[in-house]
Amino acid sequence: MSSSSSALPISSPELTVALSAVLRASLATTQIFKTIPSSLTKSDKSPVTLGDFAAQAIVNTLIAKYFPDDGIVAEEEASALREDEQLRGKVGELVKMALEKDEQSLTGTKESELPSGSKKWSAEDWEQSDRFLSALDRGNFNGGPSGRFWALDPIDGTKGFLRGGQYAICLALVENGEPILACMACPNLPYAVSDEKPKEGDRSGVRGDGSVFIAVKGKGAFHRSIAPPSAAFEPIKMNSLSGGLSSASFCESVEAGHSSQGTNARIAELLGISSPPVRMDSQAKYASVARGDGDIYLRLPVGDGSYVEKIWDHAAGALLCEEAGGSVSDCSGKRLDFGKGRTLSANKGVVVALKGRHTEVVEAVKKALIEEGRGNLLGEQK
Ligand SMILES: Nc1ncnc2c1ncn2[C@@H]1O[C@H](COP(=O)(O)O)[C@@H](OP(=O)(O)O)[C@H]1O
Ligand SMILES: [Mg+2]
Ligand SMILES: [Mg+2]
Ligand SMILES: [Mg+2]
Repeated sequence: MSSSSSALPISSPELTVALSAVLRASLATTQIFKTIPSSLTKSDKSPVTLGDFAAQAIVNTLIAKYFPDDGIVAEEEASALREDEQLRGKVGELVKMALEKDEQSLTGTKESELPSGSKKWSAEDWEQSDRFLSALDRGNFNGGPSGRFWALDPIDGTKGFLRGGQYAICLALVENGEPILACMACPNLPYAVSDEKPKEGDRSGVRGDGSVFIAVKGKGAFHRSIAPPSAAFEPIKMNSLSGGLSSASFCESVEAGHSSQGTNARIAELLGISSPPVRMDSQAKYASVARGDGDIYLRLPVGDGSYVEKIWDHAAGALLCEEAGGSVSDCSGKRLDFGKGRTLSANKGVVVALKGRHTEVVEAVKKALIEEGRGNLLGEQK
């Protein structure tokens, strides 16, 4: 594996920029996490905080600077900030703080190792609300099946972020409908095995350091501690499950409204799994499974399955798991199609398991859904 950059195990300008972007964004979110963040309610009734806005503005600014021709499919947009001067000011301060941070002391990459940017960025420019708001709104790209674009969830697990649980900053580069590069910061997911996860609601954050994950298609998945910047990335692999599927542990969302916990319990029973599910917010679930903290991630639709998953909720996590030896599909076993636009409209639900065990898990998923009278979620394959 080539290693021209001191900080990264894979030489890639896109990865160098992605790591800088998510680590800068996590500077802003960890600062806000310490206090109980206030939130606004979006038109779909879901929450958004100044952390979500700041993280998206930070990441989009860096993508715009280094890859100005790339589209970005990101979750948030700036209209609420255009109407609220006070909130806009607070977000602007966070953006400035994060973008001014010295590169090497944050990522371990020398400034000179970054690709040449389209224009010299100046921190002061981003205090001007127009530029900062337009950076945020660069996330309105529609995606699609051809060419390349970025998928960004500035804070995945906003409900977890508000509750004092897990959350993740998730960035992926998608090419011809498939994620080819992923970078995910999990500021509350301890890097060291010996570090306990903070209790939910503990706003002092993680004991020790959080974790950051990277993956490049065909080149593997890696993690390191978020700090210090000199920390090396180590390869990660899913558990080999030599004890069989019954020894597996599975994880699911904390939010009962985001996936069907009852169906998961039946699937666990069908697979002979007796340990209770590990509930966790955000794509930290994908990251945990990728590095062997858990084995299976189940996200089956609730009710009639009318909710359509968003590409930014899965692009980075799916590549991490695939590069760590996993298979990622919907509940019928079909690969996730990231080329359908901003949503995963061709898929229902998500099932993640070790490659050699995935078919067996999908069979249990199908059986459980059919038993519940929800075989229609399996599409033509039911
Ligand atoms: N009914 C639903 N079914 C599945 N996912 C949902 C949902 N409503 C919201 N979500 C998504 O669930 C994500 C959080 O996942 P999890 O429950 O695993 O922590 C949210 O991401 P955001 O927090 O970025 O908005 C949101 O996009
Ligand atoms: Mg959201
Ligand atoms: Mg999300
Ligand atoms: Mg989000």
